[in-house]
Amino acid sequence: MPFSLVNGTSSVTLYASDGALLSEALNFYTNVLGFTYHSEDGNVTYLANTGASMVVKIIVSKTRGLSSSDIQTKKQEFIKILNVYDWRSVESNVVLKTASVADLTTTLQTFGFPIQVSPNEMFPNELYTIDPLGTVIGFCAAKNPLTLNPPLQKTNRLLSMEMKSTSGSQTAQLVLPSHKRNIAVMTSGGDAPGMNANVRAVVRTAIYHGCKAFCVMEGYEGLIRGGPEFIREMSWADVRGFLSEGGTNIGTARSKEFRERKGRLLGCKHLIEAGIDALIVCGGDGSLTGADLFRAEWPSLIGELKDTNQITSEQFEKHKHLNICGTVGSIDNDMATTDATIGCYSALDRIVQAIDYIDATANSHSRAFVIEVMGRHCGWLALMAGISTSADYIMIPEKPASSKDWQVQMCDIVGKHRAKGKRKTIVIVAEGAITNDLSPISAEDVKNCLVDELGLDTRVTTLGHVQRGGNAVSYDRWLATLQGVEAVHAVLECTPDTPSPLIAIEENKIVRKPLVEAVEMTKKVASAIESKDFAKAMSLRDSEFTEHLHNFLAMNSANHNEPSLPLEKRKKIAIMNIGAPAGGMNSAVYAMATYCMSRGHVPYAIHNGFAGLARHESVKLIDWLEIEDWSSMGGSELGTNRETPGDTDIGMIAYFFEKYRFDGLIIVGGFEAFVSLDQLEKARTMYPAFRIPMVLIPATISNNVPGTEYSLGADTCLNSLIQYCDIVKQSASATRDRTFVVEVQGGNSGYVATNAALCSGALASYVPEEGITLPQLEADIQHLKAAFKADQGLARSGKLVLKSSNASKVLTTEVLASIMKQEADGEFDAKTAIPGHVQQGGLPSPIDRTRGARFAIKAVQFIEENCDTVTRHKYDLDFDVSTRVVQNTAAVLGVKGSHLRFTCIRQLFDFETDLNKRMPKKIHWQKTRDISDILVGRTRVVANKNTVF
Ligand SMILES: Nc1ncnc2c1ncn2[C@@H]1O[C@H](COP(=O)(O)OP(=O)(O)OP(=O)(O)O)[C@@H](O)[C@H]1O
Ligand SMILES: O=P(O)(O)OC[C@H]1O[C@](O)(CO)[C@@H](O)[C@@H]1O
Ligand SMILES: [Mg+2]
Repeated sequence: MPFSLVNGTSSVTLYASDGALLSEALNFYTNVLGFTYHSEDGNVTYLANTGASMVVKIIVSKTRGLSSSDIQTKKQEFIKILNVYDWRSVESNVVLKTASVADLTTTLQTFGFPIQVSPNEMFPNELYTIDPLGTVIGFCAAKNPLTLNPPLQKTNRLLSMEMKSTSGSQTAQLVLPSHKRNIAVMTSGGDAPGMNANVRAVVRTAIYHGCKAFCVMEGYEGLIRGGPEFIREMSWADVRGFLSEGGTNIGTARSKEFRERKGRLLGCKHLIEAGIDALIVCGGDGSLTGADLFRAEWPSLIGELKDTNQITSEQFEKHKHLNICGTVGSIDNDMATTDATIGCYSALDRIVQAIDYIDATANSHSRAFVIEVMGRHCGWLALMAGISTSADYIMIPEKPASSKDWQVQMCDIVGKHRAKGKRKTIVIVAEGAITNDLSPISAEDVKNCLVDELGLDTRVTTLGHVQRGGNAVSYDRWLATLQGVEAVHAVLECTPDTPSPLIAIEENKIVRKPLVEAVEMTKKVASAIESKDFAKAMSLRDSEFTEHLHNFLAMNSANHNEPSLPLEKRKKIAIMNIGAPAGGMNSAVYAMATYCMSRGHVPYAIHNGFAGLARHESVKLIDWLEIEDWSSMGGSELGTNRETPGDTDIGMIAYFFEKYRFDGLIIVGGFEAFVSLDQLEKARTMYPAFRIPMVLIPATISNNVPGTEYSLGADTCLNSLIQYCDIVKQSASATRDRTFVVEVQGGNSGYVATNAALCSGALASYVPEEGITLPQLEADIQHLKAAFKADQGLARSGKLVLKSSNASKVLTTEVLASIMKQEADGEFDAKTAIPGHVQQGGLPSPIDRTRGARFAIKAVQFIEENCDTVTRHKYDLDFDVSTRVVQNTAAVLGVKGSHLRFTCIRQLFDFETDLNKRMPKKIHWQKTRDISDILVGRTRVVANKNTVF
């Protein structure tokens, strides 16, 4: 049975205090575990396991080994500890990876060795035993314990080991397969916030899996230069602090030489010299095109190196196949087959923030501003900034303006907005904006037009590299981390026949896509634009891009042009906010209302929730000018509170619905909104006024609405929270020996705490779903102690622990900090930090603004599509409200994996909700929790029921 050591080394040394213990140990390793080879040199015995992937060296030593009686005591002690903790908590351990833990169970039982299955739910397939020398041996399952590629027998490397037998000296050739991978990561092209998080995740995941991690410094330039300075081995600690740092700490470049075969030949040689088996490239479309070419050319490159004797035959055999993987890092978001690239939302954040600033001065002077944003060949940043700031006009390469009359088209919209009373004008121009005859349109051209045609006092602002600067927003840290982990998994699972993957995201799901196809599709966009086939260029961008563009155009022409629906299809749609405020609520209302206007529907605002309606008939027609800047505003302009129809007066609510003859209702809100929708749906039997389509757009920082993995406001909350955590961590780092316990909101949902922990690199997070157990707390304190000790006050050692306010009633934030301080024995200090309602406030993030718009427009479309189904039967006496078709017309709109879906409230409320906890029954962020813990080296201890608070 082949084994490999988890920590990545290939040998382990054990001590036996006498010959009797040695023979027991030999019996264990040879007869039970199947180690076959052994030889001796005086007091030293060498054992090698099948395939010789690892060596056990047992030294008979009177001073170092435990005595038989000590071993007995230790065994009992370990058995006790291992009931609660896993091997990570035991100092003296050896952990072996094996393909079949199940087979081992039988073998160990047959030979009468104690067996303990893993108490750690994160590692259910682990098994432990104790060898005759008192060593805890952990076995963890691995698909391929030797992580070999190509297969074992082909790639055995010869490792000479001096071994002597008692009968005289002999030199043995011990054949050790390379059981671990050497995985390198690099960043290339323009830097993008989040690249550092990606590098951190790759390095730590690789090390976690027993591999060696390397960084190629300075992008492809580093490959061309080679050597240990440019292909540098990285340790776990080398990537500390990377999460919160902008740019890329390992350098990037735009390398001319790599575009030439000569440069790539050098790159190939240097990778082989460094022994790299797999390369993960984090870069934009250009970098990944380069990576794809490198992969395709690899056989010829390596062949040339062999033929010219630049590499040995062994090196040739071992590196025949380049295992390559792309994680897309670029602010441009121009790579096909992924919804987002690492860095694009951080750049969008910088742009949107700048435009928010400009809004104030533009309004004051009643000026026009032309903002030039980055994006050489892609209009994603300009488009999304346009939606986020409700800009008056955008210019993007995928939808070029007419060369003949772009001025007329732009001035028509801008002029109409001004005529309605708007004081400011914002036009966003992508760096690569063109007309349909491919001539560039510059910000200066746009300015001249606004001045000449409309007489507007106009200024140009070119945002430039500010857009790439600063640290990553929470989404980019999350995306980069999850993609880094997935990239390592992908290279570990790759065989020579697996197509090189690109790690992408679809809605909320990290997926692998073939790199070749992504590169091909991306190239086709450029050639479609070049050949003026703009429809094709649009169709090749991901479908979300097209959707956003249609939405922008519809919202932008709201109330100024003839509505797109015929009179008989136009509806009266009520809009309201319910629950606590959440970022994006206003953006959703703005989008909903303007989209309604563009279609010909009449949008009504219900102010101050159900209480406002029942008590004050708070219904108002929405006026375009009044909401024109809502996209950028935080809080809830409509007014929001937690009262449900049942809490107020459902009869009054039905009366007003009837009075205004609403044809549809859209609620933007959190769990109370969810409960409200349930109540209204149930009340359809009694009140025909509710026999209209009704949609809930989830909006709550707790992200606890069943039916969705994402609620508006969660991203805004995470951004302010991680900014807060970064600041607190910096303060803690400066004092060298301090940890902060940060209390976070989220009700009974651990989503915010989990994601903030992942994005801030907190050493531990406590959430209501798990509670806080004493063993876990103890393990975390030990972890903190060890981390402070390892830093020795020399490194940046600010440490965070995140606690959801509802994680424990007894162990409050204050109590936790006091316990930690007490247990730290003076090795570190512990303080509390409570951001409180800061987490709900602030301006909405671009993600919440753009998702708010997307969800809102989908919701209006849902009303349009479902109106007839339910409304036409409004006054039927025998109408059956319990049929599925009707039930489906009251739904929650949500992100589920890689899809956006409407799920009917009946299904969600009756089957998928834990009402007592106000939570979905199934949480979707467990994987994020596991990854967050693994990347900070946290040990998870399974809860003993009695110790849960
Ligand atoms: N066709 C290609 N063949 C070989 N190498 C390439 C190719 N295209 C790009 N590269 C390599 O990738 C590097 C980065 O590419 P590029 O400058 O286009 O940036 P990018 O990866 O698209 O990132 P961003 O657009 O975000 O700045 C180039 O400098 C070059 O070394
Ligand atoms: O920083 P550089 O090399 O001038 O490149 C600028 C380009 O890089 C990008 O920011 C992408 O990283 C483009 O949007 C922009 O055109
Ligand atoms: Mg690019």
